[in-house]
Amino acid sequence: MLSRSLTFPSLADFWQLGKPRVVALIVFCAAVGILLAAPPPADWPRLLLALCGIGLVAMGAAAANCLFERDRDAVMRRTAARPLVRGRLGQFEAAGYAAALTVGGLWLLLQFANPLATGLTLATFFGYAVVYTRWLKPATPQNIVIGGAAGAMPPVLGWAAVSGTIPAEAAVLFLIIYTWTPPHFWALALYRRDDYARAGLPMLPVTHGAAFTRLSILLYSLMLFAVTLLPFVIRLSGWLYLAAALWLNAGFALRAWRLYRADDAQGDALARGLFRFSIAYLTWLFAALLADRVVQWLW
Ligand code: HEM
Ligand SMILES: CC(C)=CCC/C(C)=C/CC/C(C)=C/COP(=O)(O)OP(=O)(O)O
Repeated sequence: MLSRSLTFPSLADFWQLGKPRVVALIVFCAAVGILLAAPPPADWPRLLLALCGIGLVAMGAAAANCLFERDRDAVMRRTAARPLVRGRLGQFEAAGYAAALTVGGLWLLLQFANPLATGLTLATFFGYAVVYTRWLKPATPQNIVIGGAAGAMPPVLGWAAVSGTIPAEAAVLFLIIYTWTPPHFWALALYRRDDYARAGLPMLPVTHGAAFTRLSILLYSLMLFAVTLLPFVIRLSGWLYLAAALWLNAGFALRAWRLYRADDAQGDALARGLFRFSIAYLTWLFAALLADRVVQWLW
């Protein structure tokens, strides 16, 4: 009886299963997609419910990822405390939770958005939880380059929820997150490469070494610099966004350059710094897209 109550899942365990901090940024990027697509006045309650739908499916996808990866998570220090690994949640509870979130989120999208947004969100779920997690991740060091397409979808989903279309502007936002994802992940994979090697996962630093990964990060950061200028080039955004993008990109490129030039001893600390910065970078870049648009509205 005592051990049953000790292993009874808490709300915090379910919450953690859905990777709330990652999903928070995903939801923010989707919200920016919605706000750029929907000049006021708009049907805000409907759009808020559609955004909740995207967030629920994202949490469902994260929970499914934890379920599929529980054996790998058990041998990696970073993930060894996850609820499924510790036995605080059972497989059936996790599967039921992932399914409920996903079905609930898709229902919200169907009710309050449209079939395109619903279908794309389902495809994104499948892309992350199955194609990336089950097929690509254990198979190739390019897992993140291909699987990153799922993570880059949130602004497209937001845009589609508003307009039922995917215009070039939405594709540009996709391209930004798509180009950002490999350096975001490789920075973490660099200082956690022992974890990935132990789990038998072919991440770039494990298969091609730290120096090649540092070079890849630098090249992607330069591509990211170019891609993030596109919103200004296609007149989706104005000078405020451009100034913020230049500033943030200078920070990213400088960190990537320092990491590239570092030796293995300094490399891990710089990689950790770049990983943390990558999250702030994407947050502020999307905040700048929004701020720029609000200024245009008020003008
Ligand atoms: C398939 C693409 C992606 C991969 C492989 C990836 C990989 C990772 C990994 C391994 C972590 C560490 C997680 C942890 O410590 O529990 C992480 C953290 C994070 N990622 Fe990503 N990521 C991807 C896409 C994204 C996207 C699209 C976003 C947001 C738009 C994002 C935002 C974050 C945030 C905010 C964190 C920090 C979480 C925390 O502090 O607990 N990631 N990512
Ligand atoms: C419907 C929708 C918008 C879905 C979004 C898809 C999604 C949740 C993307 C987030 C990517 C993510 C958490 C990667 C973590 O990498 P990992 O799984 O390799 O990391 P781990 O080792 O920490 O599990």
